[in-house]
Amino acid sequence: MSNFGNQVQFEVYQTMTQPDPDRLPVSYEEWEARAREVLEDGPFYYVAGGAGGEETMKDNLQSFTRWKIVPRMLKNVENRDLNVELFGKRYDSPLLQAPIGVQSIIHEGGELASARASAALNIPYIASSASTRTMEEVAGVMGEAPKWFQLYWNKDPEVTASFVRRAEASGYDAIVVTLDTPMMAWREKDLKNVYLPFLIGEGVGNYFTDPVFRSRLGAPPEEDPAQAVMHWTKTFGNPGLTWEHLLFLREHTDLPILLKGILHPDDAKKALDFGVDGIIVSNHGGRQVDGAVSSLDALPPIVEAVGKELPVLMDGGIRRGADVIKALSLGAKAVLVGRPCMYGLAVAGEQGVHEVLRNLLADTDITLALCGCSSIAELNESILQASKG
Ligand SMILES: Cc1cc2nc3c(=O)[nH]c(=O)nc-3n(C[C@H](O)[C@H](O)[C@H](O)COP(=O)(O)O)c2cc1C
Ligand SMILES: CCCCCCC(=O)C(=O)O
Repeated sequence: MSNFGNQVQFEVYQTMTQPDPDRLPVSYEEWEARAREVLEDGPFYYVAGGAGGEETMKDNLQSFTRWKIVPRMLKNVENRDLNVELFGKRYDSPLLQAPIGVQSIIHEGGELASARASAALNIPYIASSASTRTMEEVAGVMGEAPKWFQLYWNKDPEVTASFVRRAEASGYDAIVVTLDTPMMAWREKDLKNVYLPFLIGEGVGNYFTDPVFRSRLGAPPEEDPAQAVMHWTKTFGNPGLTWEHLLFLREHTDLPILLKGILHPDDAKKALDFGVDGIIVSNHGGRQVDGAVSSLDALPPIVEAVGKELPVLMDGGIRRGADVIKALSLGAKAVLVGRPCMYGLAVAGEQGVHEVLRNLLADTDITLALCGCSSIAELNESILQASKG
């Protein structure tokens, strides 16, 4: 990985020698603007939008500006390595693709395109329960590359257990249980656009192929899709979940279990008590509780509460290398990237996701070096200063 950042920089500069109107964007803002051009209102705002007045979604970005980096000099940063260890396994970098459902509404390549882009860079892909393509299809295009499975806990425990069995059988390395979405939040943009992809049969691939889910239907989804969608809407989310339900999951898998959506340090401590293996500090990209604390602001107290015992990851607002460096310096072991990958997917399919992730890796590598560090392990709060402004 040494000097990876500068090699990518050079490649990008080289494309400028031939004027090309189709040249891929570089900045997050430009990717988003190009995605806006290619997507209809419904899908674009489904991705770009948040809950309520989108206060939390905006604050996820703003909170990064409240920390300033204070770089160190003369530290010999010629040879660098971005690798991190999670659950006894080495990963090439501290980046993962966040679980994102219904990618078929963004690009025909959908989840398979995103998974292939991840695999090419050896960046773990977290396959969403709410994917249009099945977890088996996703695993099938990823080979030995790292992959995690994100679980939406179904009201039917046998469906939940079946998803976990399938994830294990397909070679996923960890189970990420998302806790913050037992129901869809009040998302004003989707309500205005009257847009809910699941009702038109997107994002239900894992369910419609699941033997237990199918056994609950009067007729197979291929014969009566409306009835299958109706059953899905009734069973998808489980607002009745409690901490004790995690014991059921533990009985069904030996894979590392991470809880996604933790924002309170007391919940982080409970996660520890209930024997989970890791947590992901997240507010779902500002898509669930509007007014919730930003992910970056939630991170330090959670690291303080459980960081010595449990790996704490985070997502929400990671857009540039400096964001990655700030989150890791505040104690995150790794970060998940959400919307930037989806804008890459919208603009240029697999190539777009690859470009977004490769550039973010390069930016992270360069920023790490310019801060005076050669490895992720060297990052800590000593290179940060809380903004006075
Ligand atoms: C279109 C879209 C779909 C999402 N689907 C899921 C999902 O299926 N499961 C999940 O745990 N999180 C889902 N998320 C949340 C992301 O995993 C992640 O928490 C969030 O996007 C991170 O914020 P960022 O977009 O600012 O990077 C989704 C986010 C978006 C934008
Ligand atoms: C009924 C809620 C489905 C949400 C699945 C996708 C998702 O997590 C999102 O944020 O959108």
